[in-house]
Amino acid sequence: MLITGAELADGRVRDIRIRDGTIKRVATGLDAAAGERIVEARGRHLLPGAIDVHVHFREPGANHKETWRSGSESAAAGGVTCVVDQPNTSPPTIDGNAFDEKRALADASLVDYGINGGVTAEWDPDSLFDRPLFALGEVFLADSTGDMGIAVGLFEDALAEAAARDVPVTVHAEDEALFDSAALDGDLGGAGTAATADAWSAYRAADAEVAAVERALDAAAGTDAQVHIAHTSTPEAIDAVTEARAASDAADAAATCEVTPHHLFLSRENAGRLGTFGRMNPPLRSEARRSAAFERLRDGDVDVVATDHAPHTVAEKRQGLTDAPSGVPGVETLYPLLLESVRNGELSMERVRDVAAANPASIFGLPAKGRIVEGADADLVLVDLTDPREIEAGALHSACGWTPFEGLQGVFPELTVVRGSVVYERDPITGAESFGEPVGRNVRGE
Ligand SMILES: NC(=O)N[C@@H](CC(=O)O)C(=O)O
Ligand SMILES: [Zn+2]
Ligand SMILES: [Zn+2]
Repeated sequence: MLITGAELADGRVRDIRIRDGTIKRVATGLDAAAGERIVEARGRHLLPGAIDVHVHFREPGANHKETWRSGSESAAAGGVTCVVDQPNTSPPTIDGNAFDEKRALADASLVDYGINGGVTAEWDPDSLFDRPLFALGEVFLADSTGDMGIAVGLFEDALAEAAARDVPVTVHAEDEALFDSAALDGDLGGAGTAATADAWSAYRAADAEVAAVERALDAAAGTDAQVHIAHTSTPEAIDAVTEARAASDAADAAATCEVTPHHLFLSRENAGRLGTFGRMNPPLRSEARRSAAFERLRDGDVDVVATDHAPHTVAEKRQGLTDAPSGVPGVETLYPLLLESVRNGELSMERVRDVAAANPASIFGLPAKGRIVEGADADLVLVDLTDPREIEAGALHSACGWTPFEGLQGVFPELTVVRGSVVYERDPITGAESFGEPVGRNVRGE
């Protein structure tokens, strides 16, 4: 394939030749070879495929919410060419057998994937680390979907095990002891969307996140463990990670953080519209905290944007606030929302490239991914910044059937390529062969 006249994130206009799954040339004035497919990209931007290091594809155990097939179709349509699946499936991915079972199911994926290993009192580190784990985590310091919350002592054991094997640890950091249960007292409206998730935001208070992030960073300080804080939702927690990084002398074990699109583009002010659909962990924060988190994204303190794609069905989310499961989908709208911010002038294209692709690749040890350079994997996304569309659940590909971003504008991909193969072209390629392969520093030499 030859992509001609595409604008890269840094403003250079280049032709890109793809051969044998990799980027063969990045140059100007390339001519098509006989039989080569030409993609005329003048006026369009070409980005490295996004690497979403935080998705819940629900298989095995909850195929009615999402499967590897439906989740990866949604990823491909959103320009995500690599996903990392979390361990709170059923069974949970806490031992070698569960890993193997998930790995076989992930064969159906259209995009590349990493599989994380979970930590509970029942985990079996020896068999788990015997497999090509992408990372440990998300390690739950409080219960969330799947009830995998653990005590701090076990977290410290897990840090030591992971450091000894050079595997990063991703952390769901909330401190249950600081949740405000009084916020859930009284009439929450029962079933139906009259109840909003605003009470959930009051309950799982911002302080509970900040305290747990600080505790996780303290536990990792002075060890060789590489800690990545998942879905930070407050500017205070982002700042704690920035400070820990500045204080750390081991560059390779420096702490990093991710922020989700829902914490960047939605706040408690949207709770009324979202009803119980707006319940997730950590919850939506105040508009002031949302905009402060967005500033840190713009200014470079947020390392990664990852979605915490957590699909639940409409029927499940429609229950009363205390019964509706926590979590919102998002893998398909990650690039579209960030690119809309580029269109608005709120973010630079290079910043979006870095948080969606280049940084996750370097933090998690994927040297062949996240960059448009000769020799890299041809994981590419073509977008037209002049063609935003309204986000509508009906046009998305997740099996869950809804989106918290309904009605917002997004710049959706025209073409998504994984290692040189087209996995999405405006409309889904139904019946396409599964193509994803496992990634991660531990897959090498398998
Ligand atoms: N974020 C959520 O509210 N839910 C996630 C689990 C998690 O990431 O905590 C899920 O798996 O549903
Ligand atoms: Zn989580
Ligand atoms: Zn999660």
